[in-house]
Amino acid sequence: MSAHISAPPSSVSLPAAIAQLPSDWVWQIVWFKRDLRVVDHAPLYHASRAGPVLALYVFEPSLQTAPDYADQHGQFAYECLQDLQPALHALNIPLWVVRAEVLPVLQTLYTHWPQLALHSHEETGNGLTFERDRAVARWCRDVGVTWHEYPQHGVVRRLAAQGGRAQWTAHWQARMTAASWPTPQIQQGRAVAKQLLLPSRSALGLDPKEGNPLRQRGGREQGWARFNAFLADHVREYRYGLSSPRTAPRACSRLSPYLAYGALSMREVLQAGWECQAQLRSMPNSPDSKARLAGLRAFESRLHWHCHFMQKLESEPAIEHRNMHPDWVGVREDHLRPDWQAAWAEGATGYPLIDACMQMLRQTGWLNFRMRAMLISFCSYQLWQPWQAPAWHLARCFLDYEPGIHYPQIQMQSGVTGINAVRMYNPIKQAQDHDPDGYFVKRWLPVLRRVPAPYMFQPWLMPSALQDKLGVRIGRDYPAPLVDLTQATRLARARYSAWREQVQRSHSLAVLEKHGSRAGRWTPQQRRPDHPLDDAPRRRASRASSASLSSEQLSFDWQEPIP
Ligand SMILES: Cc1cc2nc3c(=O)[nH]c(=O)nc-3n(C[C@H](O)[C@H](O)[C@H](O)COP(=O)(O)OP(=O)(O)OC[C@H]3O[C@@H](n4cnc5c(N)ncnc54)[C@H](O)[C@@H]3O)c2cc1C
Repeated sequence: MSAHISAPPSSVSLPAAIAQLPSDWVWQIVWFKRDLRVVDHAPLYHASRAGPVLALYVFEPSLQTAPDYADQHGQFAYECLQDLQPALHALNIPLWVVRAEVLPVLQTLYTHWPQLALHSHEETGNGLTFERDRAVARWCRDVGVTWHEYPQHGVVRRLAAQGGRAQWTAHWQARMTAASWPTPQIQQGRAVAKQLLLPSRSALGLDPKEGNPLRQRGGREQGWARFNAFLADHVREYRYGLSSPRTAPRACSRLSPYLAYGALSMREVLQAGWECQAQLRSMPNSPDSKARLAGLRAFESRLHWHCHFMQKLESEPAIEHRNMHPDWVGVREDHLRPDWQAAWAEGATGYPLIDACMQMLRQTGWLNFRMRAMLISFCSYQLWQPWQAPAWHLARCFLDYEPGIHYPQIQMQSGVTGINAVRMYNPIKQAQDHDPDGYFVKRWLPVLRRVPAPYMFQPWLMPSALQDKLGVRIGRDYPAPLVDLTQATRLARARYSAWREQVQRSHSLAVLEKHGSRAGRWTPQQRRPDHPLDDAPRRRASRASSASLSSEQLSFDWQEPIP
């Protein structure tokens, strides 16, 4: 911990301004989490109708020390709170921001106001917030506090009891088309706390010097400014600009951190998008209005994906750590290469597009979807690494880290869901397609600025004399490739096919075990693809891969399922 960041307090005491509030009133505590706004906020609306409101936001040390947390997450939340506090104050609602664990904070409030009620949004967070919420629920039951939880966006809690996945889209549509929750009336006639000041960044466990100018700033105002610019202008570039890391920073909405921290509600974003679509439809049909409409429709489908993916983690929290499909447990675990993982995380793989993307991500906290997918795909396939530690690295790098999107996406791009097509990206081809003149690579890897175009995406091919002439020696000034792409891709494909064949056969084995004849039985150990007694799967996979893998195909991404 930096010398400027204070240690968490061992006990929680109520600020004097709160302690002075009447203790015989039935206080409604609105616990803000990833919903940092006053607009379209169900807990705030309902709480304000039930009694005097105290707003609460807790920086939790247990979350701040978790492997998926980075300082930029706390900084962004802090900036959102800087917007939220005056918005609440305008409604006469005091906001208490404190650094502590949630249970002691609630206990302190309860000791002061035993009649209190608690309101919050449901949260689809990581395992720690899940466990914390369970502990809060237990505590509420034990002491007799009512905790009102309200849905946020389209994630449906206890979906199985509400029609399951088949009914999910109907739930989503009903929620998104419903009217937003009204902003509460000013709390007239109720005692108002003196304006509670936001504690300093360091008192909340944040780096006081963090001033990264390249990451997006938090706050509702910033979120709306970005959204308005998108609707008025950038959306026309959306469909054709979202794949390239060069054009995507401008063409994409860049709303993800504002949605992740709830500075904007999903419903208000969707409804504003629909309104904009209606306006465009009523205008004369022009190429511009057509491009904007197409962009808005594509954007709308992404907002649907947001909740669709989050529902996966909500319904199965274990997928934060464990492969979605049990068949794929163990597929890469025996191949751990911490040195490769470190090189990948540092942006030192020797593949310029991978390294440039990692640099951009580390410096800005954002990267477009295709490049995120390529980063994890390269780590999972060409480096054949398990996804868990790389997922934490990316979580720390993503300003918009949203566990409910992150883990299902990581698993999908790593090929361990058992239900999605396998996508293996070729970073050289991606660079040729999406950064043909190398502008992006040079922007983020200045060391390669003098490398001529033919070598830009494969600088290790530069003749030695040219390397000397340019002063860019591969292995000294820029890393040599960690793996040979062609071989690594071929190996990944063979390993993937062999594993799949093996698990399919072990399914047959399980059936055989249960129902089949006992004559001539093989043990499951013999079925391991690396078992010396059984290299048939490997032979078949290698035959299949050499038959179907021409060098021409290797220059393409595999977007199709492995045959
Ligand atoms: C490995 C991997 C990890 C990811 N982790 C996250 C994450 O932690 N947080 C996060 O918000 N997004 C994540 N995404 C999805 C996506 O890359 C980002 O949402 C998007 O790049 C954010 O930029 P934007 O707001 O400009 O998106 P836009 O393209 O403008 O889309 C608008 C919104 O739709 C949602 N969205 C867009 N694409 C997707 C998608 N593929 N899946 C689900 N929702 C989507 C986001 O909320 C986004 O803000 C991940 C993707 C991959 C491949």
